[in-house]
Amino acid sequence: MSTLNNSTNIFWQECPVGKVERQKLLNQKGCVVWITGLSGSGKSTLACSLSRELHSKGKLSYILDGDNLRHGLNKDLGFKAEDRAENIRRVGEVAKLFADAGLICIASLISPYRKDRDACRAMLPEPNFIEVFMNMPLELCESRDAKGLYKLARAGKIKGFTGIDDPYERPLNCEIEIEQKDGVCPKPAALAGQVVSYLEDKGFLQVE
Ligand SMILES: Nc1ncnc2c1ncn2[C@@H]1O[C@H](COP(=O)(O)OS(=O)(=O)O)[C@@H](OP(=O)(O)O)[C@H]1O
Ligand SMILES: Nc1ncnc2c1ncn2[C@@H]1O[C@H](COP(=O)(O)OP(=O)(O)O)[C@@H](O)[C@H]1O
Repeated sequence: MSTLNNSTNIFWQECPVGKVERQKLLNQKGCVVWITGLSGSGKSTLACSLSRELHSKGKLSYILDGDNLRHGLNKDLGFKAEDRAENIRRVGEVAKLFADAGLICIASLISPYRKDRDACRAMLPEPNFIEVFMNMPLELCESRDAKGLYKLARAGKIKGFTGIDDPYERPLNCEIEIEQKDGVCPKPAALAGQVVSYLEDKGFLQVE
């Protein structure tokens, strides 16, 4: 039985230190960089490179990686559409808390359904959700097959694998789209630089 929306008689507790004060302390603005794409498209690699680059600039970030969260917070969830939706909802809520804490929260999950990603976007003020689409061809992701999961999916040993026998809905209006250039995927550091430039341009890396 679902326990969602079952809380009654609850009140919002205001806290003495607010988001603006935390942002001043950190000299940055909290936001969510949401990296979506197929397994093997380079989400975790970009997340790590971005986090490292931000750290070297004195900016505080934290990575919420789908694979890692499925070892703890989301270990009760599988890969049916409802489970993926709940996975994304929970991570969206956690990401919102990190952004409220003033951090640059980097969420890297396949997040294959548009409506689930859009629901996370709707949790934040519009500019604070930055959707990054790893638009890599399935053939490239499959050829990488870092974990051997595509091979298992092709052999029918994993059912419902994204891109093979489960859907991936491409973003329609993402803030950043990462693509191959002349058939080559740019280096992770270059991709991280692209995202950092976006954050700088939008004023997330300083407080006036
Ligand atoms: N059926 C199926 N489909 C897709 N992926 C699968 C599946 N089973 C296991 N895995 C592994 O789980 C990782 C994806 O977890 P996510 O939490 O990001 O998925 S989702 O957003 O809920 O769709 C994914 O990690 P990444 O390769 O980093 O994307 C896979 O390693
Ligand atoms: N920009 C890149 N250029 C070359 N190889 C990459 C790049 N990004 C990721 N890879 C490689 O692709 C594989 C999958 O990357 P990963 O970040 O684990 O993808 P995902 O998190 O989307 O599953 C890894 O072996 C990684 O080294």
